[in-house]
Amino acid sequence: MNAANKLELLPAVDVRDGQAVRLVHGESGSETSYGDPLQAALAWQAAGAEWLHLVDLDAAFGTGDNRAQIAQVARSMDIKVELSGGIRDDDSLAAALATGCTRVNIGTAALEDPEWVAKIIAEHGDKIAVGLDVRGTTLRGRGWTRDGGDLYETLARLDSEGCARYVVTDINKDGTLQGPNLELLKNVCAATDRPVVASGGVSSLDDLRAIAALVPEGVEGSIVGKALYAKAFTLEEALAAVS
Ligand SMILES: O=C(O)c1ccccc1N[C@@H]1O[C@H](COP(=O)(O)O)[C@@H](O)[C@H]1O
Repeated sequence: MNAANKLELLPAVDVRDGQAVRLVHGESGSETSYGDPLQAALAWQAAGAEWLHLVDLDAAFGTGDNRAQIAQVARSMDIKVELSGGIRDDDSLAAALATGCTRVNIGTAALEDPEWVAKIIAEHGDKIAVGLDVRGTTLRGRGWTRDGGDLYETLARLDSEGCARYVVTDINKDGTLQGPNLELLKNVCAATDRPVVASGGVSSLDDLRAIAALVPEGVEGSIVGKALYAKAFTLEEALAAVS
């Protein structure tokens, strides 16, 4: 549980082909564009965000990368940054950490290269989070296009290796504004004593309040994407709702 016993909010800036976008179910081609990523990030910071969840979607999909632009955004922030997408080897990890981000979020590599992930967890401690991106209880990697094993088996393995934190995304909910998968969050919290960051489906302030009610069970934060861009509520309202 975090010190303030308060749900942290992480507004998301996902970058594809140089633009801030939102996807539906993480499907390539489902993008809605929201303009310049730096302007989006600065807007969330100005609205009071303490965290930014910053994703290089091209790197996650294997369609190139936005590394220089992502680094510029991360370096321009005064707030904490969680950096994600395409961090799969020493080179991409070094580039990510060199941006000064607070932590990185590892997806595919945790499924395909467990030895490397165990090594970086041992080296970097809580600067490493693992993204558990699931359909049902099956993990998905490589831009969420490939199955990557069982959620709870992988969680047990990562726990034993000392993973500090998990970012749990329900792909079926992501970008849909259909509400978070509270059952999944409760089940993951029951399976691990590490903090969990929720991702996927937030549509309303009541959704955020429902996630905040899981803080005592181990939910530490929530990523908010589509709902903010679609103006379902403002970030100021969201922060007030969970304070
Ligand atoms: O955030 C998305 O919408 C998304 C969609 C499709 C693939 C990935 C997506 N997001 C982030 O990318 C990392 C995984 O990247 P990698 O597998 O390590 O290269 C995942 O944790 C999400 O944060």
